[in-house]
Amino acid sequence: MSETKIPVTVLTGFLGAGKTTLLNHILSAGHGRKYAVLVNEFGELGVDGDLVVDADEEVFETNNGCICCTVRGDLIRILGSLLRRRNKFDGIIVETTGLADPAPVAQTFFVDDNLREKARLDAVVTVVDAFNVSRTLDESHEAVSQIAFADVIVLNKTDLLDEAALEAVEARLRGINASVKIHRACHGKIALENVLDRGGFDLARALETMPDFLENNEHTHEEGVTSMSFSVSEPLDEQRFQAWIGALLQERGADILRAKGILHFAGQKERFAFQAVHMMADGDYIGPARAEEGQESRIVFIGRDLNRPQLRRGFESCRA
Ligand SMILES: Nc1nc2c(ncn2[C@@H]2O[C@H](COP(=O)(O)OP(=O)(O)OP(=O)(O)O)[C@@H](O)[C@H]2O)c(=O)[nH]1
Repeated sequence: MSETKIPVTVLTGFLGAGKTTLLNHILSAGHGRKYAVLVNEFGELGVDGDLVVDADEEVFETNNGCICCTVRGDLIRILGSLLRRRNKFDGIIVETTGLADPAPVAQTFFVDDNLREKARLDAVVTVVDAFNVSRTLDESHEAVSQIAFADVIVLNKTDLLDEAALEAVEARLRGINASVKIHRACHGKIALENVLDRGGFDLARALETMPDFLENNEHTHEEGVTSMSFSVSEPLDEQRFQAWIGALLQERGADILRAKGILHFAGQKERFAFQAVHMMADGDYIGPARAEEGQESRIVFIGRDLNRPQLRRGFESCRA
């Protein structure tokens, strides 16, 4: 019976760990299989949908909150409609926001009758930012839960640490989840058989980690982490933007867990995808805008003690 069920991979991992990078690696690989993708983000303005490569996969974006809190709504509804067209693809990948606790997401596949009948949770794959994970685990219980519930860990950003530091990180991860498979990766590059078609989420282990896993349980979120999004409809001055964001991350990077934006710079035909995780920023041109977008630039910040008027003024002052 289980062969006829659609495998679902839940891709989780803290803010900026490299989930979308891994997702793009999966979607760009020549495996000849077709995946439907559900991207959930924590923020008012969607950005992640633009960051996912333009494969012929179907990408659904939900951005009205955290997936672990809206599972009963959006996740069930979108997966339900996907499953009605199940002959169109070979699998489903759900990318959760970095702040999601994967337990209630995984739970959904066991407690919702329709999903239980037609889909099977193949694996919870947790992407870990090797560089930031120690601080993240100290500060966030969602991050601990993401490790505890993983069937597979992709230890990403290994380019930023030496061997001894990587071994220390692996030891800490095994302290939380002794049986998990850990695969090291750089920019999400990993053999796909390590993350897809794993053959089954380990329900027994989940119940060990969390005995009330199959019961409806309330969960709380890390205090004080909020998301703020801003948009401007005129093009930005690239140098002004770089100067502003550079100074901002320098000063507030400890509290800015994540920033990302789709930006239009004056004089550039292509949009710029800006990314930052704490103080470390990068970006890339990602191709021309869609007609309906015009010249709009959007930016999202996720962090603690964010000052909305100050961020808005700063972003608006980057207009060309
Ligand atoms: N140095 C380094 N940077 C990486 C690596 N993988 C991803 N990045 C960068 O890390 C940033 C975040 O990557 P994403 O894939 O967007 O992370 P994410 O987990 O999807 O982020 P959220 O969905 O916002 O939580 C981007 O700037 C990437 O270019 C890596 O292996 N090494």
